[in-house]
Amino acid sequence: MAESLGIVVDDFKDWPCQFRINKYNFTPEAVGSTGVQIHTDSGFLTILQDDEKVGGLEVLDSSASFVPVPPFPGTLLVNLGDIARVSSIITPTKQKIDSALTFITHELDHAIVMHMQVWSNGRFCSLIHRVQCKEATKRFSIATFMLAPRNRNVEAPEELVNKDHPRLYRPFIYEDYRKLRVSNKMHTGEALELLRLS
Ligand SMILES: O=C(O)CCC(=O)C(=O)O
Ligand SMILES: [Fe+2]
Repeated sequence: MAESLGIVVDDFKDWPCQFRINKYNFTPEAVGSTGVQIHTDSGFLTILQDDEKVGGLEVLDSSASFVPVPPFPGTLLVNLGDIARVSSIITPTKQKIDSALTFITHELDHAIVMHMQVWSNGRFCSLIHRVQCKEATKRFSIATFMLAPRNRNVEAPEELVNKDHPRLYRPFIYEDYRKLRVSNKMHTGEALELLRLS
């Protein structure tokens, strides 16, 4: 993604990843309710190995409707979180986005890239999603979250800031951003507005 935006210096070596296995014990009473509340992932990028048999993941499309992502064995899902929005503050051309997505799909065999919001407003954007309980059974998903730089500010690289594309967000420490999301109960990226430069 960085290469497709013309960035060659950032090696992402100090960007930690977090690995998590989600286990849902869906009871008969839970059917129809929400298993994971509506949220965006707070980090940069998530690679998800979703349950191959039990559905439930839903993503918000550009018309604000939730669209189910049915089980798709042998497939990894990749979605962008809030940090992707901050780091790539330029308005990339469709071609640039295309090449970023092609890059990801080439790197990951059998990857689906969930990117409705990228297309909808012309810049990288985090994806709003949730997990609904569809049936009384166990459901597993395995997620790797690429978060944000450790011990330094999250900020758009200089290459992406210029007269036509002024810096949109004040530099911040990722952990502070996480706390801001939690303390304000802002789970879908709204907390970024609190960090927006006027
Ligand atoms: O279990 C899933 O399908 C998605 C889980 C998720 O959105 C998350 O862990 O952030
Ligand atoms: Fe998520």
